[in-house]
Amino acid sequence: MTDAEALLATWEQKFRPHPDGADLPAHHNHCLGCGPDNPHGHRLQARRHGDSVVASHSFDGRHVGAPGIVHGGAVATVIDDLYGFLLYLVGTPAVTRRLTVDYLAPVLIGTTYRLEGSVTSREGRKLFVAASLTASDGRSVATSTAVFVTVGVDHFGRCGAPSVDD
Ligand SMILES: CCCCCCCC/C=C\CCCCCCCC(=O)SCCNC(=O)CCNC(=O)[C@H](O)C(C)(C)COP(=O)(O)OP(=O)(O)OC[C@H]1O[C@@H](n2cnc3c(N)ncnc32)[C@H](O)[C@@H]1OP(=O)(O)O
Repeated sequence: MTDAEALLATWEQKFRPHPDGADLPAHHNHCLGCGPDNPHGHRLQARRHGDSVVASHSFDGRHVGAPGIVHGGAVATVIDDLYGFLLYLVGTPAVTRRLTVDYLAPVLIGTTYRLEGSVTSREGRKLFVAASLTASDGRSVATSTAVFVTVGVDHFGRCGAPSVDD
């Protein structure tokens, strides 16, 4: 089996139906959002919650922007990756075409937030998704919408998928 075939086999497993409440597998070991082996990564852990995905997450000192406050790009990264877990529920690979984030309040380093994402509609290849980041007191600190476009697995082969774990 080639490296590409081995990688494809792991993804095929991940796009199988996951029971409600199940922890969802990382996209791959070095994924910036969720890979357990990426030293710069966020190690996001998401689970299925009905037709949504949810995660409990805190940012650390690697993700600081203004002192004590999480860099907005780091927040966007984690939200984008959360959407990547929704794709397991949808059952098809897709990539981010547009991502918007409304930063409603500072996201603080070392504070745990709840993330929730869901698909709001689907039109042909386009998946319209939305997410929120909520503090423990229920305040919404960020909201997001995005458009993902479904792609075939050949998209990742063309982009060098076999070397993602290098
Ligand atoms: C051997 C290996 C096998 C691997 C298997 C892998 C499975 C793993 C799957 C998942 C892992 C998840 C990991 C999650 C991580 C987080 C997510 C990311 O970081 S993704 C990376 C960042 N994003 C990109 O790199 C995209 C770069 N862009 C592109 O590649 C192209 O632009 C692409 C594929 C998105 C679309 O290109 P076109 O040429 O195929 O399609 P066009 O015609 O441009 O658009 C398609 C439709 O979307 C609409 N559209 C385009 N932009 C829109 C917008 N802003 N709003 C609304 N609609 C829009 C268009 O009007 C069109 O609609 P109409 O088909 O005509 O109805």
